[in-house]
Amino acid sequence: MPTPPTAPPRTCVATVSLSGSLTERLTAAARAGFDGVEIFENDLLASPLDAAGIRARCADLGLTIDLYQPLRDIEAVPAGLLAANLRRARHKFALMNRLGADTVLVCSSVSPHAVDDDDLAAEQLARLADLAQDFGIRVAYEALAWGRHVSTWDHAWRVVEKAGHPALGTCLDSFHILSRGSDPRGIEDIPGEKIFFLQLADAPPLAMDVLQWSRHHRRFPGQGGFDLAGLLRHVLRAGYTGPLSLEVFNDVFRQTEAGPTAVDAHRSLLVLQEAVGLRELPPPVVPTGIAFAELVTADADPVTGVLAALGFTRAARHRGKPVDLWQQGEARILVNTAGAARRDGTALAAIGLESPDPAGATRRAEALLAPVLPRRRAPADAPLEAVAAPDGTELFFCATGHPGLPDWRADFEEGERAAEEPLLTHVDHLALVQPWYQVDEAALFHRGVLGLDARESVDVADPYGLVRSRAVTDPQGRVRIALSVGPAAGDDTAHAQHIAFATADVVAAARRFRSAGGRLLAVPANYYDDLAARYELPDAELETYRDLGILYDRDEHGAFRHCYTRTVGRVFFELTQRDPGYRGYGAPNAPIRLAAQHDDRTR
Ligand SMILES: O=C(O)c1ccc(O)c(O)c1
Ligand SMILES: [Mg+2]
Repeated sequence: MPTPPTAPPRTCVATVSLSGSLTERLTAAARAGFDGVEIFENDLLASPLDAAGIRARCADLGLTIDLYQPLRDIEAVPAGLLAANLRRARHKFALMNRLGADTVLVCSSVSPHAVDDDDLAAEQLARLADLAQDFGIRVAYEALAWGRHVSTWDHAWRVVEKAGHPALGTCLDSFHILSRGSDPRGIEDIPGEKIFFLQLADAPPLAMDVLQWSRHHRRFPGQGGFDLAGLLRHVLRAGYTGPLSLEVFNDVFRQTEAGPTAVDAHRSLLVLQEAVGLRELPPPVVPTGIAFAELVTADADPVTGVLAALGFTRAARHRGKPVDLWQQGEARILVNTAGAARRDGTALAAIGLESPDPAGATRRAEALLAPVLPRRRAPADAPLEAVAAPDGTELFFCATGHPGLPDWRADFEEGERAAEEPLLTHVDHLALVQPWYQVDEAALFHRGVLGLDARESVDVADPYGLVRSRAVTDPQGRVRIALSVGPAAGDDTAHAQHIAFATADVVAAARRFRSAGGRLLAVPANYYDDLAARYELPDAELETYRDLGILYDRDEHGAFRHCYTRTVGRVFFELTQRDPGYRGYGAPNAPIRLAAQHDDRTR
C-alpha cells in the first residue's frame, strides 16, 4: 500500500444525492464532514436563495462549491445552435462567478441535432472553453454512458485532447465507465492535470437500460457491485489530485432524510480511501463472537418463560439495574426491564460483540462516523464501549473472560446454576430487521466499521411482500448477523428480529422445549411431502421433523436443520443444527417460515 499523502483528497457530494431543500442538503453535507459540494442546476433553480446567498451559506458551513452542473447538449451541433449554446453558457458562467464555483460539467450530448464528428465537437468545446476562461472557469467534459455519439471515457478524452485547450479537461464518472464494462486501465495515460473532476458512484448489477439504471439505482461506493477501488487506483496513478465526489442518483436517497444519507455517504468515501491507501483509519477489530444479545421488555415473563423452556437459567442479575442474564452454554441473553415500556413489546435492543480490543473497535467506529454511546454505567461497573448501528441497535464491544481487560460480567451477581448439560451451546446468528431504506447502509456499516464480510443478498418471498436479506459474518463464522428488510413497516411478521441458537442435536432440543411447555412454530405437511421428494431422508427422520416442525436445507458442504419458537413481542428464537461446512441460514425455507408465522399470528 502506498504511504498516505499528508493531506487526503477533498471529499464532495452532489446535492442531487441528498433530499430536502438546498439549504437542508448543504447542512447535511457539512455536518457529515464533506469538504465541498457539486451543485445540480435544478437544486439551485428551486432554491429561494440567490447565487450570492448560496455562496454565503456554503462559506458559513465550511463548504466549497467544487462543481456546477450540468451544461447539456453543447457540442457537435450546427452553427446556429452553437451560438445559442454559447449564449446560454455565458449566462451560466456569470452565475458561477456569483456562486464562487470555478468548474462546470458538460456532459456529452444526447441531442438528435448533434452530429458524429469529433473534430467539430473538439472545435466547439474549445470555443466554450475560450469563453469559460474569460470568466476564470474550467470546463470538464464527461461521457454519459448513453451519450448520442460520445459514450465512453476514452472517446471523451480523445475529444478533449484534440481540442487542446487549457480550460478544457475531462470529468470521469465511475458509473458511466463501469456500467458499460469499459476497460479503465488506459485512464492511467491521461495526464493527471487534464482530469478536472472525478465522480464516484457504485451500483448493483442490474440488467436494465443504462439511463434508468444510472438515474434511479446508483449507490454509494461499496454498496453495489463495481470495483471502485480498482478504478480509483487508475485515476490516482494518472496523477489526479482533485476531489473525490459522490454523484449518486438514487430513488431511496431522494425520499429519506438527508442527515443519515450524508453520513452513510461520507463513511463510504472514508472506507474507499482507506482501501486505496489514501487515508489511514484505526484498523478494523473484527469481532470474534457474540457475547450476548439484550432484549428490552416491559413484561419479562413471556420471554423468560420461553428461555426457561429452551433450557436457559437465570445465571446472574445486574447489581444496579433490572437486567437479568439468562445463560445456556455460551449463549447469553440479557433481559432488561428498565425504562419505559416499548410500544412494540419485547425487542432486541443491543448486541454484545466479543472483541480482542474493545477500545480499538470503538476508535474505528468513531472514525467511521458511528455515534459512540455514552457509557451507561454506575461507578463500580466495568467500562463498556458501545456504538449505535444505523438501525439504532446498540453494539457493545466486550472482552468476556479476557485476562487484563474489564469483564462486563463483573457487574452481575451470580444467580442460579444450570441443572443439566446445555443442549444449546452458543448463538448461531442474529437476524436484525432494518428499516426499508437502510439495508445498504447497514451492510456497509457492518463491513466497514466492524470488519465483517458481507455476503450476497437474497430475496425471500413473504406472503405479503418480499424480504431482502444479507448476511455479514467474520471469516470463521463466529459472528453471523443477517440483515433484512421486509415489506410494509406495519407488517409485524416480516419485522420481527430473531436470535438463533446452535445445538448439536436439534431434535433433542426441540423435544425438550416442547416437553417443558414451549410451543414450536407448526410447519405445513406439504413442506414435508416436498422434502421427501427433494431429499432421500429416512422415513423416521422425516416423521420426526414433521412432528416437531423442523426445517431442512443442504448445500454442497453439509446440512442445516432448524425450527422456531413462536414470536414474543418483536422477537422469536430459532434452534439450529449446522453441519460444520454449511454456510447458509436455510434461506430456501424462509418463505415457509414467514407464511407459518403469518398463520400463527392470525390464529
Ligand atoms: O443523468 C444525467 O443526466 C447525468 C447528468 C450529469 C452527470 O454527471 C451524470 O453522470 C449523469
Ligand atoms: Mg456524472
